[in-house]
Amino acid sequence: MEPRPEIPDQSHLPPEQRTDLAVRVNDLYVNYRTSFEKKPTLRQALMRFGRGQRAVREVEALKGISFEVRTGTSMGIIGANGAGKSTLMRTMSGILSPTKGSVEVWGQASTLLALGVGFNNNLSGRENIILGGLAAGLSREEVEERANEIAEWTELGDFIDMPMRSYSSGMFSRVSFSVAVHMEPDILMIDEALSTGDAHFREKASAKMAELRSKARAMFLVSHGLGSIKELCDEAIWIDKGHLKKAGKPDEVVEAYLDFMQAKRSATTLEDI
Ligand SMILES: Nc1ncnc2c1ncn2[C@@H]1O[C@H](COP(=O)(O)OP(=O)(O)OP(=O)(O)O)[C@@H](O)[C@H]1O
Repeated sequence: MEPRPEIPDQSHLPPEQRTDLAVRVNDLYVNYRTSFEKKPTLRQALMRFGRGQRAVREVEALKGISFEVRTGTSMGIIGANGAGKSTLMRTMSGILSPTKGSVEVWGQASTLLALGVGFNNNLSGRENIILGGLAAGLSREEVEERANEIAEWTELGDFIDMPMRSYSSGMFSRVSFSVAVHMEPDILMIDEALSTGDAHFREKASAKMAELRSKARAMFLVSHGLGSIKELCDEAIWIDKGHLKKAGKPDEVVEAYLDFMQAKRSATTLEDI
């Protein structure tokens, strides 16, 4: 990993006087409200009532998360499926609002997180690149300027002008990832699910992430591949069922997470006996 210029430690200063912060998350709670049926009928409502279920279920995805990210940091986010990692990224990028608590972000954050958010399957890869660029806040001129480069980076050849419904999931990720990494946001947020593809593409994606990491004010990487967290990040947080379980150096956080998962697996096996 390339050394970064030293930034003086300002953690002793009150937050409003600090100039070294890229992101500050304070006592963050995010709830989702989900209804069971899209259009509930009287029959469904009565059946639900009979089962003692409520029409709307509230999911507490994040429960009191607090951390600070200093300028120049690459922060890895780890945790099991459903732990709250994507919810945290979506809230930091402004797609979701906090139910309680606050998120402050200094600079523009990239918002293309999940695979092909906002892509239209009936349009070609190239058309979706233009839409993606506009959705990420680029001007028409900027999008036109970059569209060819973004399209070429995908290495999809003639497929780039075919409707995206004809793409494999790997081809789909190539377009999403290419759009996301060419937006040059101050705060870069990458869901590593985006870089799933063949070995060649994974390698290319990881080189691009390393390059962007050195330019962005801060980078967040959500990953189930703990190796890339250790390789690309200089700090990490572990989220478990919406709680911040541990924050620190990637090695320590990954080790604690693995120990926890191992212990959980053994406990399950013993219970099973
Ligand atoms: N749109 C939604 N509506 C309702 N509940 C949701 C929604 N999105 C996520 N959740 C719930 O919020 C919790 C956190 O989900 P989130 O997607 O943030 O987890 P994650 O750590 O990113 O998981 P994964 O590793 O599987 O991607 C889960 O319980 C999930 O079921």
